Amino acid sequence: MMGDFVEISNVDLESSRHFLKRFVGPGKAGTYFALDCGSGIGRVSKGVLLPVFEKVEMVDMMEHFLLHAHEEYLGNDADRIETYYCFNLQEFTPPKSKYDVIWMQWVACHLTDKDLLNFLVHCKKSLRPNGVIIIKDNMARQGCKLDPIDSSISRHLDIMKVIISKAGLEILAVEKQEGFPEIIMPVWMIAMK
Ligand SMILES: C[S@@+](CC[C@H](N)C(=O)[O-])C[C@H]1O[C@@H](n2cnc3c(N)ncnc32)[C@H](O)[C@@H]1O
Repeated sequence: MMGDFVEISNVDLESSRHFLKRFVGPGKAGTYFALDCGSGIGRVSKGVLLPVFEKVEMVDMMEHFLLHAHEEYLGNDADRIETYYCFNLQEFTPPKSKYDVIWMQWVACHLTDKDLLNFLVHCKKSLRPNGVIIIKDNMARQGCKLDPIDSSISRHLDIMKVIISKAGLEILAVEKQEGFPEIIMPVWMIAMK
């Protein structure tokens, strides 16, 4: 089971690094500062963001995940985490004009439509010039699907696109995660500005 997760995680991180490359670099988003939303222990920070950005900040509602990231998981890379924010995204307003990239992975599914929309509005204001927001999440094959175990909600890609557009954001690219087992709900990456 754990082996399966490690394998899925590696495939996931590799695709994320590849997707991110399309939006950073000369004439695109800078490589100074990224925000990892719903960061958990920092799997995405470590595998995707810290190799690219000089500084990263993490926000998660679970203090023990952030402590574990700082004290153990990130190792020496923890020196480049400027701030660990222990907040619910519903109550977190990211600082204005600060980030080149804001990454939200497997956390949009924990927010209601209204909270997600509000958070995206704040994120837009929090971007530096040419900055992008990337959402990577499970997307239902049809409509919306509630997971009774963790109360997460998976939305069809079209529903996600409506929320993004209502938040005043423009979609730059959409890409399906390849290489996951068929049994898993489809995962999509959406870049927006
Ligand atoms: C499935 S994990 C994903 C972790 C990480 N993004 C990754 O891809 O490895 C979901 C994370 O989102 C956090 N989370 C869930 N709801 C949240 C909320 N409303 N505000 C902030 N963090 C939240 C959880 O504590 C957990 O760390």
